[in-house]
Amino acid sequence: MVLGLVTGSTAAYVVDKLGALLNSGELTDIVGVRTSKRIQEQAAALGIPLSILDAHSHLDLASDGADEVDPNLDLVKGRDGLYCARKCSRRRRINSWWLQELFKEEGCDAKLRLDADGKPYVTDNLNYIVDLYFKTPIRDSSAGGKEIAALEGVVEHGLFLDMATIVIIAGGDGVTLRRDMVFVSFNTKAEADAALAAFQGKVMIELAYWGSCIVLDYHLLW
Ligand SMILES: O=C(CO)[C@H](O)[C@H](O)COP(=O)(O)O
Repeated sequence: MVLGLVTGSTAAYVVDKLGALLNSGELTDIVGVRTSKRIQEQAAALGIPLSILDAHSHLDLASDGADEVDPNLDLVKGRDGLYCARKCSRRRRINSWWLQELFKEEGCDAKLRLDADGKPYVTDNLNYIVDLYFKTPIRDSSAGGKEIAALEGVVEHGLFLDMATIVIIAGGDGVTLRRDMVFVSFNTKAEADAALAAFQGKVMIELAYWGSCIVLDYHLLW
């Protein structure tokens, strides 16, 4: 099985657990595709067999942390500054002053990310990062992502759209799984009720009726 090994304080727990399962023999036949130097060091120290993205056209599973998630499972990521290895391989020059001016017009502060010494932070792929502080939520993340990506000098952005299929949320009340919304059409209310009865007990369902279409937004229960 080919696993994407990603980076961040949350992802580090997954890598630790993976190493423990491999070392105890509960898991075998795993190869990890690393996305950063940091995760490579952690995985290597735990004895996890490693490979690189170019050697695998397909990953069987990749789990990752996120800074923010919206109801469509679109994510904002990149606080650790390592999104590039996961999304792109292009590199261009960036002009942060120009970006700042541009985003001011959009009602958004753009700040060049600095390291602990106050110097521009440089990613594993030798890029700079401009953090965008929006004063109001991004209304259309898909259009926003396209516009940002199209800007000359921008290599990649931290909006991970249509990529996550399941979100695991750990909180004070326990752990929940959240999947994509499921859009289901039924011809009659009886059909809808029968389908709902089949789901009950396995999932917690939130319902919305949109014309003849019922939207099931469900959380799987452990
Ligand atoms: O995108 C990322 C790295 O660039 C991280 O996955 C994201 O910032 C979440 O980090 P953490 O798990 O440390 O809260």
